[in-house]
Amino acid sequence: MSALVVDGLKKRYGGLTVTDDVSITVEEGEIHAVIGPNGAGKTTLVKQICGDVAPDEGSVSLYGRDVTHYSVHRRAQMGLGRTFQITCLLEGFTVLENVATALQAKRGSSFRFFRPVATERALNDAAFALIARVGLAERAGERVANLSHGEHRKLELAVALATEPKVLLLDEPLAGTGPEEVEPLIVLLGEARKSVPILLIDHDMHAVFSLAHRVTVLVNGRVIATGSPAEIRTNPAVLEAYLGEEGELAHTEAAGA
Ligand SMILES: Nc1ncnc2c1ncn2[C@@H]1O[C@H](COP(=O)(O)OP(=O)(O)OP(=O)(O)O)[C@@H](O)[C@H]1O
Repeated sequence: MSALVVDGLKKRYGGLTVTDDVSITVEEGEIHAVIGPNGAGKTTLVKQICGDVAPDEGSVSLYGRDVTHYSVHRRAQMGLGRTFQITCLLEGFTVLENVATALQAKRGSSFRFFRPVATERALNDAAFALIARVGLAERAGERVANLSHGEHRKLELAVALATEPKVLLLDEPLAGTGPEEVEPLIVLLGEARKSVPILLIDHDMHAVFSLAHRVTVLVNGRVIATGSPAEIRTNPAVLEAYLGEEGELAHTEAAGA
């Protein structure tokens, strides 16, 4: 059974059809990337998958369950995790506190049988394990406001993983990161997909083509191609759509997966 099925999503704003019959699946163990030129409809697609925006037509299913009419909150409870294009971390709190808060929100009820001190220790241990997993162990006590862009992205991933998602939606997880921060994040995302399937939207073609098992290309709200990175890299319609905008498309590396 597919982890996520997006079937025929259509969204119009006035006379503009922003997503037009968009269908995508995400399977267990894979990273499926969605790319497209500016204004292609990627953000609107993400919003429909998360429940921020109601589609005019089509459906969204999580592990076989139709969630099209479920709220954002209910989808999250069912295992749709996400990171945001605009960061939503608690800036005044430490790295550890941010992850512990996310864990508590998810597991609150399962910790109620512990005594308070034990609860805190169990939470902090679990939070620290996640922080170590994303490579921020040495920054656990640092306030979020003092983190670099790359560290922010790692922490966002840890917070998303703390919700124990069954599918992870990553909307521009590399946005704003410096060149030296990109490679560790690519490694991290490659590791993360072993425990949770990922739908990845990003403008970084090197990251997309080195991480994704499949790539879907959106142009003017329509899917013009879905395939392996190698197929997409040589697809004439894709190359034409990107001509002059993303010259590096033809020079991206083969998927390392
Ligand atoms: N709420 C809205 N009302 C009207 N038009 C909208 C609305 N949201 C998006 N659009 C339009 O839909 C089109 C697609 O926008 P969207 O942000 O989904 O594209 P995108 O692929 O995410 O672009 P980018 O890569 O630049 O972030 C754009 O022309 C945008 O102006």
